[in-house]
Amino acid sequence: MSTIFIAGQRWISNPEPDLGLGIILEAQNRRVVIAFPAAEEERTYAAAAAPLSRVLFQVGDDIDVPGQGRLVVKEQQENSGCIVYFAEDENGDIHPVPEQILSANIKLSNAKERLLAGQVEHHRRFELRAATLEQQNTCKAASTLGLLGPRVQLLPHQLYIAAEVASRAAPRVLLADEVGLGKTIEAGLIIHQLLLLERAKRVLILLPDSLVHQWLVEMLRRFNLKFSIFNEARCRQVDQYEDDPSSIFFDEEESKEKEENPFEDAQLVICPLSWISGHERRQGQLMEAGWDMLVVDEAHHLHWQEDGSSSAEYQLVERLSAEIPSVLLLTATPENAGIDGHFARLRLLDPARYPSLDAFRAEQSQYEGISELIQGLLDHPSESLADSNFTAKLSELLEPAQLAALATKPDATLIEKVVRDLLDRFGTGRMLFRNTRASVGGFPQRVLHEHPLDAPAEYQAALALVDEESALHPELLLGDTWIKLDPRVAWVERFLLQHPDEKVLLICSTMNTARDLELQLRVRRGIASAVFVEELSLIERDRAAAYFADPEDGAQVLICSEIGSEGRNFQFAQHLVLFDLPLNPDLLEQRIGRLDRIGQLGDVNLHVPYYQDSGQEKLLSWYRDALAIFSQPCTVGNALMLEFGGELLAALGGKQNTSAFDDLISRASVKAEELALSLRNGRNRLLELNSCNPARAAELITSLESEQRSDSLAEYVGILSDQFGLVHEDHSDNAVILRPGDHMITEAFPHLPEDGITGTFDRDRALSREDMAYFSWEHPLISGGMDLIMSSDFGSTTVCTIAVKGLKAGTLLLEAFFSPSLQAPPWLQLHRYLPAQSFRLVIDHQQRNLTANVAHKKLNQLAQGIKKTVMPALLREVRSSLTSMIPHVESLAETATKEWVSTALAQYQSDRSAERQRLQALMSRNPHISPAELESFDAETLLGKDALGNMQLNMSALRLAIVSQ
Ligand SMILES: Nc1ncnc2c1ncn2[C@@H]1O[C@H](COP(=O)(O)OP(=O)(O)OP(=O)(O)O)[C@@H](O)[C@H]1O
Repeated sequence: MSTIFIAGQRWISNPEPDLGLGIILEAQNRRVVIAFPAAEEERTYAAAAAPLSRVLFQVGDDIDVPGQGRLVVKEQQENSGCIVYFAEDENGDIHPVPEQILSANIKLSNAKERLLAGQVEHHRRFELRAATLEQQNTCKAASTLGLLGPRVQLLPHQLYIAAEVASRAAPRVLLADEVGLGKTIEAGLIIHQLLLLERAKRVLILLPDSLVHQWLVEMLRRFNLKFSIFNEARCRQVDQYEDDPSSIFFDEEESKEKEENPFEDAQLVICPLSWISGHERRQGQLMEAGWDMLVVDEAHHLHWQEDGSSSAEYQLVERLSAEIPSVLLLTATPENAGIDGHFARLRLLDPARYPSLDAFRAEQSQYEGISELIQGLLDHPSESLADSNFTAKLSELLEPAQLAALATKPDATLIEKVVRDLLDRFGTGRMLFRNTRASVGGFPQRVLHEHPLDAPAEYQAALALVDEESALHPELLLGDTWIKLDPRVAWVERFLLQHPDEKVLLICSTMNTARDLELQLRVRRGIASAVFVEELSLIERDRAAAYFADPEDGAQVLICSEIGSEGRNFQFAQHLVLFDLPLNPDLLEQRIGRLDRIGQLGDVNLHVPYYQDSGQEKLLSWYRDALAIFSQPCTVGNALMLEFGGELLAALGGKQNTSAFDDLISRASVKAEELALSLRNGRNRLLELNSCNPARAAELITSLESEQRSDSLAEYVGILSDQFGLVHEDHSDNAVILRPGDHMITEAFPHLPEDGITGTFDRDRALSREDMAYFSWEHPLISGGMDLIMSSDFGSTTVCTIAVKGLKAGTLLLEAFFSPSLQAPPWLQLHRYLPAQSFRLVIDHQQRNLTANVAHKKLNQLAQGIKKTVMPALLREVRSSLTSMIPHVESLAETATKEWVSTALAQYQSDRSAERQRLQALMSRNPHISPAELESFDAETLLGKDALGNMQLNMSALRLAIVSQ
């Protein structure tokens, strides 16, 4: 026989089973033409490589015949290569059914049906499916879902926060790590986890203009998350509404028809806050679009006063956060505008918990006492618990049973639990996270370089007419020629010319100063420079920042107005020129934070050119000697300004003699130390304990390192590419190039660009090679490929032969893979309670369970393909054995299901009841937890219990191995 295909036979497409049951139209000249009536499609293949499987029904199978419904096959006869079935209807009448008239709508939905119908695929596909099943179950069961994929260094403080926050049903938190410790990365990790857990689908990020593109790039580059920037131009593309009634073209009816909500056009949206907060109609649309999560960076710009007045930005965020379940606010300087502002932001997150500023102030004063108790428990528990004073204080806070347990056996686990309870209930709360350089460690040195200069006579002359603050800015006093007169300019020129290979960031307070300076350096001195100021468009600003970042042909100096002080990443530079000093210490901290941030590899050199014997020199001394901000981050600056600000201003204006000023500095410095000590012992200590649990963080890192499994992933990607027809080339050690191939079995492959992608399996390499993707099990190309397989029948059945010495020829081995099916939302993370693998069974035709004796890998090694031409006859021969083997594996799986369910339920219930006790304890003492939270916790427990109780093991893949001679 030249071909196995005969016109009239019914076959099904392996890669496109959804086309339904096909009928061979023509089979000659080594070509086969097949029609798929259900899909109204036709395909032509080379007969030898046609991806088709013969569909043969057996006695007892149901068949579907148009006009006659479902019939049961009683007998079949072959006639010139085609089959005629004799099938019984529900009245017991037998009808002859030539296969040509069978319904084209066929769905062989599970592995069992497909194997019995003879729809089998190459054994390599089966192996890929089995590997996919295994990996998916491992990933789903991992407690670190969503943390593996991001291209980030595994930093303990970030991972701890991300895992802790994302474990909450609807997290509402303030991420307030010190400048440059990675709040954007923490937010990205949280967003990524919530998206993977399907706790969030629609995410809205509100940002200052200058950070819009940086976030866009960070989200894509590090998290593979494609956000869209929404501004007026983007909205107008969707919404054609004309909102100017005075226009002669205005037609209200027509305009309304054209109105569409542009924010419904994307799931992941970034919006410049300045634009949206000033646009009422767009705000309405934004509110209506519905979001699962809101993120606001540099949240200290949201202004609020105790009298109820607030900025437009605050009002918008207040409205949004009342509607959106999950909210992340980010700021490095939460007390930028004093404690009121800090309170105002916490109030956005939970108005019930933070009802009044007075109560909030009172609560702050308790922190030191709570911290002392916690310290006592952690540092010397036995001694502390033997002290009656200590236990008396503790008894005011703990349940009697908890205190009794502590007195009896104060072991490490119990102490940890009590400390956590105290932190939750009486500490800074579950809403505020703040890591500091001191707690994280490993940061560079700040090195101050003072550059005293002689003030020009013109400055001295102008001084008499201005206030203290203006006196700090000679550039505003020296007139149009300031650039020539101001000795700081000449100093900057000299410094840049003497250090031609150093990148230098210069920050000054106003846009005009920045522009004048840049012009002077670039045009008059030929220094490669760029300017970063508010009048530039977002794209121009990013262009300037990119020009500065370019290590080869980039600018030597970037000159920024104050908008360059926030959020941007300039840690590749090691010199910061503070052309002037701001009066707000948090602003100065933000400026220094551009260089002093994660990724800074050298010292942070801080240059201050100043006029001798001027207010500038005094301000420098204030920051250097009272706040010590040039050697370490200062967290008490605002408190000092509140107490000494008036005196300082007077001193800057020269209204104090030298010794009075020295006295001010020494009093302020003593106060700074006192405040810092009190914060260290009180609030900061509590925050530190709440913001990172090093043991938990270390566990997370260990899990992530072991879940990376780069070698298995590389192997998996190789097989995936082969089976889907992607071109797969080695790039270098641990890196590959993937491209669409000419013989792909699907039209496109998820997340595979047309011109291909280069990726590495090595996290460190991915961190240093921006041009490569980081391939992890969570990379969308890989997870997309896995979904492609598991959402179809790809590779679900195969038949192969194996030659094994110990087994008799003709022995049949049936290998079955089952995957757990849980009807529950993924955010419940119930897979954590199931074994991290799929359920596998191997039996022989005598129904013996050989699972432990026959390894899956061994079968893979031994498997030999079977020619298509012999497959139908072979399957006919083994069919009766198969029909008894399959129910047997199904019954074994049913028994296993019961065991899985009972183990999972026991663990789930014990975890949930421990968590419930914690919540109840929290509720009984303070309003951190509302009763509604406990109710929703109980509802969630019930949901989880039901879902686990109804868990099923679904047969997902079957391999029949026939032992050959
Ligand atoms: N885990 C990490 N892996 C790699 N790079 C990181 C990591 N964490 C932070 N970075 C880098 O460190 C820099 C600072 O991080 P990020 O911008 O998130 O800090 P931030 O706290 O938001 O800063 P700011 O207070 O200035 O807004 C960025 O360049 C960021 O890409």
